[in-house]
Amino acid sequence: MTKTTLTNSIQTQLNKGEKAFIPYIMGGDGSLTEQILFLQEAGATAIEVGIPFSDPVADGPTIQRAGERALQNGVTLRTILDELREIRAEVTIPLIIMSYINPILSYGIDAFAQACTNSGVYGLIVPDVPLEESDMLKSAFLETDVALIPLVSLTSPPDRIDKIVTAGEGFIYAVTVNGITGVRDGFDEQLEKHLKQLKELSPVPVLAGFGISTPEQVKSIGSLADGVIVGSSIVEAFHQKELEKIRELVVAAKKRVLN
Ligand SMILES: O=P(O)(O)OC[C@@H](O)[C@@H](O)c1c[nH]c2ccccc12
Repeated sequence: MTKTTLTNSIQTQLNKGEKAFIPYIMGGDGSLTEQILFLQEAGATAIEVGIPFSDPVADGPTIQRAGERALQNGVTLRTILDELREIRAEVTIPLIIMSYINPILSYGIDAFAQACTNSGVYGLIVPDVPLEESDMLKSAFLETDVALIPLVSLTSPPDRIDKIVTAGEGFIYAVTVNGITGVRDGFDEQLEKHLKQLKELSPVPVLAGFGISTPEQVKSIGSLADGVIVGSSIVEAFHQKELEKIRELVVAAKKRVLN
């Protein structure tokens, strides 16, 4: 299998002179179907769907609370995959699943790989499985078009970055901060250099995520990468029903970069 569907969608966006924009939503915090169709219509390149989990170590308070609400609604990996399968015919952009490894192990890795394929999932992010331990996932997804998207942190040493980037599928998720998800005021001054280096090394697009919440940040961080991922502020805007805010973020990514 080629695992190029997700990369191609991002590339198509870049070829238009626009940046890729991937919003993150928490599956089951509000209507998953409505949120996906809204984001697709607003112009998202792809959508990252989070699976609620009781011990979300990489997540800040906004996404933690969203996860608690989803768990209270009785949402699981299974109900999310079922819902995605039901709306598959209406969804024209790639979906990405972001899950900690536990829910995947209880589902069964091979069954999960099959369900992803049936549900229009073209990418997977598992933040608590490092490269060294990813063989199990790799073999289960070998025969699928689901890209295993690696996270690269600001503090990864160069030889590790090399390995991660070389094995990267879909896109490289460049984590812009040291710490957990959530909105931030500013970014490390090393970020520009870091993203530039990643772009030089990577055969697939490099998208930046963590701490990006305003249209200005979408533009400024977006200009250093191939696109951005925005989570907490999207999750909160859906929760508060501030849909216009979400549209503004997508528009900011799609403004042509002149020069
Ligand atoms: O919320 P932020 O700071 O905008 O960051 C994106 C993030 O929410 C999303 O990609 C994500 C949510 N949970 C994660 C866990 C690990 C890696 C990434 C994620």
